Amino acid sequence: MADLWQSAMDHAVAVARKAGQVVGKALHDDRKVMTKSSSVDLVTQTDQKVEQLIIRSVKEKFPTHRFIGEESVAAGESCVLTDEPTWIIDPIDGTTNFVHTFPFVAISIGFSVNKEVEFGVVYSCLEDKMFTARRGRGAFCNGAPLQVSEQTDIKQSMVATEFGSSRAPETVEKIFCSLRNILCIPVQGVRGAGTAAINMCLVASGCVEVYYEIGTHVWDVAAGSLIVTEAGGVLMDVEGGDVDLMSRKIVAANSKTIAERIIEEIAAFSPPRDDVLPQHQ
Ligand SMILES: O=P([O-])([O-])O[C@@H]1[C@@H](O)[C@H](O)[C@@H](O)[C@H](O)[C@@H]1O
Ligand SMILES: [Mg+2]
Ligand SMILES: [Mg+2]
Repeated sequence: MADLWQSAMDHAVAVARKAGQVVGKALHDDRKVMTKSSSVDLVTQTDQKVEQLIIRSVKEKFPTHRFIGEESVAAGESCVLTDEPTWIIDPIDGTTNFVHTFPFVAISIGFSVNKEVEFGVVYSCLEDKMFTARRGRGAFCNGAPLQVSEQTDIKQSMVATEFGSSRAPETVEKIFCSLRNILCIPVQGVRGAGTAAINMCLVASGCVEVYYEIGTHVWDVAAGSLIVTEAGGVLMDVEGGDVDLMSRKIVAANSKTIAERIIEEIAAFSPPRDDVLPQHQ
């Protein structure tokens, strides 16, 4: 049977690497920082330039494909996932890191058909780590196979999460309530790379047992979601049950046991879904 999507994935890897070079060159140059949903939700000209580079390059090769891009959605384009082949793009995942030259910045490209992620590419460009996964064919970092941690004890686990870009008091309270509950299990550590995509790749790599966050967007997690599951991990909603990549809530873990243990401690809330409200709200 013809492998329909290999050429698309090869293109995604090539354009992610090219985008990573643009990001690396701009790291100390791009000082025009703008804001979106809040004063701490940053975007730069490099985010916008990289997204346009990726979309233009893909359109040349796959003119009928659709796109969900973070900065296109911020500019008013729709964020509705159809059955059509769709590229789900975060041109810079970790923009705040990029602005502060904190060295974890990724280009994240997920590819969905019939609302299922067929491949995911996350390029941690300052580390030169290319994380890839094809559905049913495993997950890799620079070609080396990835496998989640075998740790079953939450008290011997490392947890990743982020504070997100909302500073609304009620949201901050929920975030810290979850953090306090989880710290006091106790877990051995809590970390955040500053980018959902790299946090998910750390789960896939076995460095972190579980990552959770409320407030992510589909472009943050689409590619990483497949990298986690193809490395043997699981995805769940923060209240249990199946993950919905448009819901802005995610738990990515090495096992259902660890995921469910963390879910017990999360003070859940539901931000507006990606596919309901314009992203600037
Ligand atoms: O905006 P961006 O750097 O592409 O993506 C970031 C996410 O990767 C992160 O998980 C979240 O906590 C940040 O608020 C921000 O949304
Ligand atoms: Mg992002
Ligand atoms: Mg981004």
